[in-house]
Amino acid sequence: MRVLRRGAFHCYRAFFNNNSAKHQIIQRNMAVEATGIKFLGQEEAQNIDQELFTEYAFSVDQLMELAGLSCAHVVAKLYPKETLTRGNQGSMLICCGPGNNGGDGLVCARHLKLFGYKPTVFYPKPTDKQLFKNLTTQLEKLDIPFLSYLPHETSLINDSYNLVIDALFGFSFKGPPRQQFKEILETLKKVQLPLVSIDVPSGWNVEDGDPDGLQPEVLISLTAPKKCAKHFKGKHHYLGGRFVPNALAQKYELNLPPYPGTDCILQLKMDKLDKPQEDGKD
Ligand SMILES: NC(=O)C1=CN([C@@H]2O[C@H](COP(=O)(O)OP(=O)(O)OC[C@H]3O[C@@H](n4cnc5c(N)ncnc54)[C@H](O)[C@@H]3O)[C@@H](O)[C@H]2O)[C@H](O)CC1
Ligand SMILES: [K+]
Repeated sequence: MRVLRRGAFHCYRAFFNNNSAKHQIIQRNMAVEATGIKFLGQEEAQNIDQELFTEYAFSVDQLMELAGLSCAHVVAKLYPKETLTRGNQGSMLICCGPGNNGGDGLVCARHLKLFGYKPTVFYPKPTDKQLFKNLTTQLEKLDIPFLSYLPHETSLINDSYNLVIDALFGFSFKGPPRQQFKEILETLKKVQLPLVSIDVPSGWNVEDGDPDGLQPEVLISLTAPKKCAKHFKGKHHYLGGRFVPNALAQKYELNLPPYPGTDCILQLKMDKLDKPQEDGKD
């Protein structure tokens, strides 16, 4: 009996912890105001990441899997495959960089393939670590094609795919982009397809953004938005990566809204957000 009572108390407390100050019930398909949510600086994002791996004993594989899966969910929700009629129905290009942001892209490609889409991967600087070799093998076994180069002729990209997923760089990017990626980013800027950026629009300063850089239609912020997300002008901003323990969220005062039900993604409304000053400082 005593055990039961203690259990009930823990459930009660967990409910209030998980629902933060607002105690709001978030329903599926409901966008949530981003006001009050913490926008992370570069160092803070890296510290949280490290703490997840050390203090909270997660492995990179685990978090990458959840991050990539949430990105696949956003894409599937916004772009049903029946509507992607260009080229091969459901075709899309996923550009993956050399770090963990690229790993999220590889995981996302696998899930999208399993969801029935036709992803093609461009992975120009494969990472020499077992995890990334495994992710690459998994994609090859699913017959996902890899591009050996990104055509400069952007009409080839426009005609072959329905959208582009940008998993080149995330919160560890420090500009300016080095030559190989400078060219890739220049090409992507000219592509006339919807662009979905994972965590950070690649090439952007993680805190100040880049008005001349990529302008994604969709941004999927993982864990919590980075400061540059205040400069995002696209149509849809989602939060993904539902793996942050409550105690960590509280320590960093992330003030994240609860995810609806069992969903691993949450749409954020940016309308009422305090936009940064003209000089980019906030
Ligand atoms: N806690 C989470 O939210 C998790 C997020 N994940 C994803 O991981 C990335 C961050 O990964 P990280 O490996 O630290 O860095 P990046 O992928 O951003 O890039 C590092 C990579 O890029 C190279 N690089 C840096 N600057 C430049 C430059 N100017 N030009 C060219 N190349 C550059 C650098 O040398 C490295 O090779 C985060 O954003 C999320 O997407 C995890 O998957 C799960 C946990
Ligand atoms: K990115």
